[in-house]
Amino acid sequence: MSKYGYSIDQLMELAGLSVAESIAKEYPKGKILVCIGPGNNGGDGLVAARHLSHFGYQLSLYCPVKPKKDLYRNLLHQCNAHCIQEVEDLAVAISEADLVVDAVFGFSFKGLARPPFDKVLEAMRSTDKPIISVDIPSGWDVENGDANGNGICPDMLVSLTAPKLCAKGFKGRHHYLGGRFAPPAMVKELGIPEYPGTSQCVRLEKYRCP
Ligand SMILES: NC(=O)C1=CN([C@@H]2O[C@H](COP(=O)(O)OP(=O)(O)OC[C@H]3O[C@@H](n4cnc5c(N)ncnc54)[C@H](OP(=O)(O)O)[C@@H]3O)[C@@H](O)[C@H]2O)[C@@H](O)CC1
Ligand SMILES: [K+]
Repeated sequence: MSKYGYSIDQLMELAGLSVAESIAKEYPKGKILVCIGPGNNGGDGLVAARHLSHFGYQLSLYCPVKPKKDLYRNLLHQCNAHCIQEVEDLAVAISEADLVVDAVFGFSFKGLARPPFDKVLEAMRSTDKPIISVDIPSGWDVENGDANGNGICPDMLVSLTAPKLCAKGFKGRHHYLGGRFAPPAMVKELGIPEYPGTSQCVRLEKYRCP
């Protein structure tokens, strides 16, 4: 997207907002735990947490690794200012949550999850709480999907900009598209569906991939 002059902060804000709006369309108000990874997928999760708190959900964050980048630090600072609690015990936090947001890894994930994220994926795999994955179910390869069988199986997937090839393997109940920032040339090239009215997200009834 940088060729269109967008900054990562701009894209992340819209991406995270679209994740929050997608969740609000499908799940009633309750407790949401957001698991945050070390890259921009984690940044999307921090933005989504802040918007979800504005929407009236009760948020908590699990951030096992905290990058030193200004973007990440500022987003975490904003979540703290919104009284979003950080939790240390993942198992307890999952047991107390109604929903778990997977903002651990996105399209740059490769291979098998290294510690400490191996345990995070394991915990998300073994819960029966609904999981909402941001852009890519964590542990999946962007093109080959859950090739290793170590990825998670979300109830909702919010693809950003356009669904990635791996979305073909998504078996959950709700598939949304968010990140409403593609200019017309890109919309045409990728066959991005129309968003309704002022919405930041659109429900996909069947798989669409450029
Ligand atoms: N249009 C766009 O571009 C937009 C993109 N957006 C979002 O950005 C996401 C992509 O973000 P991203 O590129 O920062 O990568 P992401 O997947 O979050 O993780 C990278 C981190 O994971 C690590 N890591 C990798 N493999 C690992 C392993 N096996 N085990 C452990 N760690 C591993 C890797 O560490 P490294 O291997 O480099 O040391 C690095 O720290 C994208 O999916 C979408 O959500 C939106 O914000 C806005 C618009
Ligand atoms: K994810």
